[in-house]
Amino acid sequence: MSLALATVRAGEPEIFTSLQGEGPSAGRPSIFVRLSRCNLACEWCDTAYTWRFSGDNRPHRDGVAFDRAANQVVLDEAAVAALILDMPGDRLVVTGGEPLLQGTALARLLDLLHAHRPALHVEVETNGTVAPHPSLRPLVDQFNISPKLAHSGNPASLALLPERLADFAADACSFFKFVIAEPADFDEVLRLQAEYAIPGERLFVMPEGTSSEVVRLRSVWLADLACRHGLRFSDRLHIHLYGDTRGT
Ligand SMILES: C[S@@+](CC[C@H](N)C(=O)[O-])C[C@H]1O[C@@H](n2cnc3c(N)ncnc32)[C@H](O)[C@@H]1O
Ligand SMILES: Nc1nc2[nH]cc(C(=O)O)c2c(=O)[nH]1
Ligand code: SF4
Ligand SMILES: [Mg+2]
Repeated sequence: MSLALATVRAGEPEIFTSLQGEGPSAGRPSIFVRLSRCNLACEWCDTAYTWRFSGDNRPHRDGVAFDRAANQVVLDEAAVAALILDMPGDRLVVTGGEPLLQGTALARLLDLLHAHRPALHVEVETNGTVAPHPSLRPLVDQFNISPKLAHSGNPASLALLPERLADFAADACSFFKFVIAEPADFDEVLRLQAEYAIPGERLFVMPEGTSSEVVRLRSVWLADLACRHGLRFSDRLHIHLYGDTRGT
C-alpha cells in the first residue's frame, strides 16, 4: 500500500513543522503531513495544487485521477513514517487535499508512528464528507471538520452529507470549523448548527483569506458575530506569519 502526498517541490513530500494555525489547537507546535487528492473543488481552496491535476475543476465523488504531476509524490507508509519520526514533537496534523480518501493507508501510517511515539496526538483536517475508515478512527484524537458552505462553489449534495455531519456532530472529538467570506454565510452556519445540534464549544468560524490583510479585515465583523452567537472564532495564524506559502 502507499500514500499519495502533496509536494513542496517536485518529488519532495509536504511534511513540515509549524504552529497549528487554526481551530482548537491553534498555537501548538505540530508536525504536518499533507496528502494529495480531494473529492471537492472549493473555489477558494488555498491548496488547489493537491487536487487540480487534470485542469478539470468540477467536484468529483471519487477524487480526480491520480497522476504523477509535480504536485504529487507516492511513497509507502514506512518511508513517510521515517520522515515524520525524524522530526521532533508529539503532535501530528494530517491534512490535504482530503486525507480521509486514503483512510486505510493513513491508518497503517498512524499505526507505525504510534509504535514509536505512543503519546502522539493526531489531528485530522477533513471536509466532513468521508466517514473515517473503521481501522483509522481509534488512531485519531481529534477531527477538525470543515464542511463547505454554498460560497465554496460545491453543490450541497456533494459537500453537506447529512449522515456524515450527524456522525461528526455526535462525536465529542470532532470540532467544526466553518469558513466564512460574507456575513450571509454565517446564517448558513446557524442553520447547520441547529439542524445537527452542534454545541458552540465545538463550533469555530474562520475568515476566508490567504493574505494577512484580508483575514484581518474579515475577522473584525466575524469576531463580532461569533461573540453575539456564542460561537468560537479561529484565526489563520500561518497566513499572518508566512502568507500563502507551501509547507507552512
Ligand atoms: C486545505 S483544507 C484540507 C483539509 C480538508 N480538505 C478540508 O477542507 O477541511 C484545510 C483547511 O483550510 C481551509 N481553507 C482552505 N482554503 C481556505 C481559504 N482560502 N480561506 C480560509 N480557509 C481555507 C479549509 O476549510 C480547511 O479547514
Ligand atoms: N500552520 C498551518 N496550520 C494549519 N492548520 C490547518 C492547515 C491545513 O492546511 O489543513 C494548516 C496549514 O496549512 N498550516
Ligand atoms: S475540501 Fe479542502 S482540500 Fe478540498 S478543495 Fe475544499 S478546501 Fe481544498
Ligand atoms: Mg492550510
